[in-house]
Amino acid sequence: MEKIKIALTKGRLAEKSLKVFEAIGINFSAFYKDSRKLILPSDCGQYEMILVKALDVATYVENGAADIGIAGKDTLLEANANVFELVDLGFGKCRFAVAGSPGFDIERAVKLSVATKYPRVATEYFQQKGKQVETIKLNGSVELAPLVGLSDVIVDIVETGRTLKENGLEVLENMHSISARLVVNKASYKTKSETLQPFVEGIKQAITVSEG
Ligand SMILES: Nc1ncnc2c1ncn2[C@@H]1O[C@H](COP(=O)(O)OP(=O)(O)OP(=O)(O)O)[C@@H](O)[C@H]1O
Ligand SMILES: O=P(O)(O)OC[C@H]1O[C@H](OP(=O)(O)OP(=O)(O)O)[C@H](O)[C@@H]1O
Repeated sequence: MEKIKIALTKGRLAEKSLKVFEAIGINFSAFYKDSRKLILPSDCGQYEMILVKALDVATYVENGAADIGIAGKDTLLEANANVFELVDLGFGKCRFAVAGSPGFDIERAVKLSVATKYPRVATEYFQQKGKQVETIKLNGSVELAPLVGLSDVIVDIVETGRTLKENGLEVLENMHSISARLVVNKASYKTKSETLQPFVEGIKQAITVSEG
């Protein structure tokens, strides 16, 4: 029996990821929300779930420390990891946006400063527009930066828009849309194809059924 390691996050994507696995008969009844355990076996014993930070899923999968992972497209773009991105899971939907004070004119700023958790994504976005920017890496509460003069604008995730609204900011430009993706280590996909190919096909079908 080929052992398969799955990297997941404890955060927003966990519950729906577990539902997807349940739909193809893989259950992790040892998992509960407040547990501090980082490695959990599946009930059948063939799978093992490892719990990592959202931005680290791609790193574990790229290096083969996990065979499979579920991660937001935001983190995959930022990590630029060399993995197979095989299924758009259709949940965890949100988008990247440039945001700032209402009416802020991005074009007029000579050297735009951009606070973000995603410096690679922000730099590439503005580079493609031929705009030079200085990125300031933050780890959370990104909306604060333009309010206290740390940056001109932010590049961040917008879901409902509530955080921007409650802080008097608005979307200045919409960027990519984001959703959760199933990623697979390139070597594992070949060496463990007997298990991984049906696994991926099963997930694709489960997604189609739940969408239909
Ligand atoms: N409103 C949202 N804010 C942030 N991420 C969201 C939102 N809606 C969906 N997502 C997706 O959920 C993923 C995981 O989010 P989660 O909150 O678990 O991670 P995180 O905030 O980066 O982690 P942590 O809070 O542990 O630092 C994101 O990478 C993104 O793809
Ligand atoms: O459009 P909304 O529905 O308001 O969601 C977007 C907010 O949620 C995320 O923050 P998170 O809750 O992860 O907090 P942090 O980045 O400050 O850790 C994101 O960075 C935005 O701040």
